[in-house]
Amino acid sequence: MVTEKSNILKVRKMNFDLTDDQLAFEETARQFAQQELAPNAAMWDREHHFPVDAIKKAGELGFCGLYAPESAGGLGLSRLDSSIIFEQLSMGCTTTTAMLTIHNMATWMIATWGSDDVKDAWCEQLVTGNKLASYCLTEPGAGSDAASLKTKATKENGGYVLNGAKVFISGAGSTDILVVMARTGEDGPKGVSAFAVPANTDGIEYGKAEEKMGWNAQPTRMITFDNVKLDESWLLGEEGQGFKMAMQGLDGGRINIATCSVGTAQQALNVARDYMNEREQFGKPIAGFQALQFKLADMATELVAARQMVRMAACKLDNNDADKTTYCAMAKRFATDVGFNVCNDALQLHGGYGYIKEYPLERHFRDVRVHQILEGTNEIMRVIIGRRLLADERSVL
Ligand SMILES: CC(C)(COP(=O)(O)OP(=O)(O)OC[C@H]1O[C@@H](n2cnc3c(N)ncnc32)[C@H](O)[C@@H]1OP(=O)(O)O)[C@@H](O)C(=O)NCCC(=O)NCCSC(=O)C1=CCCCC1
Repeated sequence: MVTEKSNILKVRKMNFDLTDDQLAFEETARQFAQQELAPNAAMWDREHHFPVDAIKKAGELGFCGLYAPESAGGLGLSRLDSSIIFEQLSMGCTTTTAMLTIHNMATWMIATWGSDDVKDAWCEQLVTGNKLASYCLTEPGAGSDAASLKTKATKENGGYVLNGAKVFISGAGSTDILVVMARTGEDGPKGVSAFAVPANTDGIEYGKAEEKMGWNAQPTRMITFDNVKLDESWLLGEEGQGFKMAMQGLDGGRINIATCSVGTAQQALNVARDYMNEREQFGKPIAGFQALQFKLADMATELVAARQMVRMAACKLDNNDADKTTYCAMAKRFATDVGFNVCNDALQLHGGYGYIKEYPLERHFRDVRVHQILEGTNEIMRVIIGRRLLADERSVL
């Protein structure tokens, strides 16, 4: 009996240790973040500067094509490996890392579904960070209800003509290629196709840079398409598959954004812990007050849970498990909420200093807030989880 039980335990043992390769990736990313991102993050935020040079340097380390396949020049890493790297990078600068994740998502879509012509023309430039990519799904009238998008690609002269508008596009005006979801057929998801469109094609216009609460180190603009002529070869995959491609891209994107929340929260927690040891009130460091110890304890506990959930979802995606979308939505919902709460608590632990710009807390707070909204609001994450749970309860049990 004893032997049987111990065998069961052995089979079920889970190992959460990182491999030697993962530890090496993590250390490379940590050094890059601390040397190239962290010293500049506050200035980039203040000056609304999009640090293209830093992104190119990240590209030299392979960070612009982390999970793009090796056949396209990418590192071909797993989503778990990529998440470990993005977490370290976001400890240096949330916004630059978020832009890197978006670029990785769009690059992966082009490398996975692009025609040979498109891949030959773009992949090498994208994985090295010499060229950057934006992801264009949201429209003025199609946010959460993405399948109602109206931007239209009409077949003409062996190609397509694109008309419509996209909003809230990260990097727009500064990136080189746009992954655009547009309608080529019937209403609803089945009529949507995806295209890789060079950003300087005639007929594309960029709106003003939106004034945002955070994410100031990357521009966000509206894009309008006025009779933009698309080459047939710019179609990704097959006509009518664009919605599914967009959603598959976002499964990974949601883990990435969740990771950016975890990394930022870890950074905020580190700063708060140091501050608690330094700051004295009532004759002793505030670290000595149990009420604040409890707050820090809760922050750390939630953060560890969020990190593990993100890594579990990344493994589900790597294994192509049937319930991967559910787990990606759960990880995005949970980790971005935890990220916001931890940054808010870290700010609170700093008292008045947390509220002034000389300290980094208010920037972390502003930057992670949007993670609860973009790449699908956390309410839509609940819709995805709930629907899938009800359709097949085995998917998460
Ligand atoms: C979940 C959702 C509300 C779903 O909608 P519906 O009910 O219309 O569609 P439904 O009936 O669920 O599905 C249609 C087909 O599609 C397949 N599929 C769905 N998910 C997936 C998936 N994950 N993988 C593969 N296939 C998928 C589905 O099976 C169905 O196909 P079938 O009929 O079975 O052949 C969807 O619209 C969504 O998610 N909104 C949030 C948008 C949203 O997230 N923006 C974010 C915009 S981007 C953004 O915010 C950024 C910010 C910063 C920069 C980067 C981008």
